[in-house]
Amino acid sequence: MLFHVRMDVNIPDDLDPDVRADTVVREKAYSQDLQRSGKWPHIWRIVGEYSNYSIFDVESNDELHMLLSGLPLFPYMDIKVTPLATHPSDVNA
Ligand SMILES: O=C(O)C[C@H]1C=CC(=O)O1
Repeated sequence: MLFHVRMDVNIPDDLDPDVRADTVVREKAYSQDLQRSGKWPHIWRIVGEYSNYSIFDVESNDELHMLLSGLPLFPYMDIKVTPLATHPSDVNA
């Protein structure tokens, strides 16, 4: 199942700088592990924003929720999920 996910990151200004740095490092490792596994095949930065557009390829809504809620930055994110279906005009489908 494919999902389009928008993540907007809003880290509080008063978060301890060491906690912030550690969380961002852990976020990168978590994200890259999922990318290598094939569960998170695409990620793009949204120009001018601390946000990304991503594609997830998972087995279920529950799996996606588990993966997203495990993001180290999850407490500081607004996340919008859009389920994707095959377009009838897609020449690659
Ligand atoms: O920077 C972001 O967009 C937030 C998050 C998603 C992957 C990652 O490494 O950080």
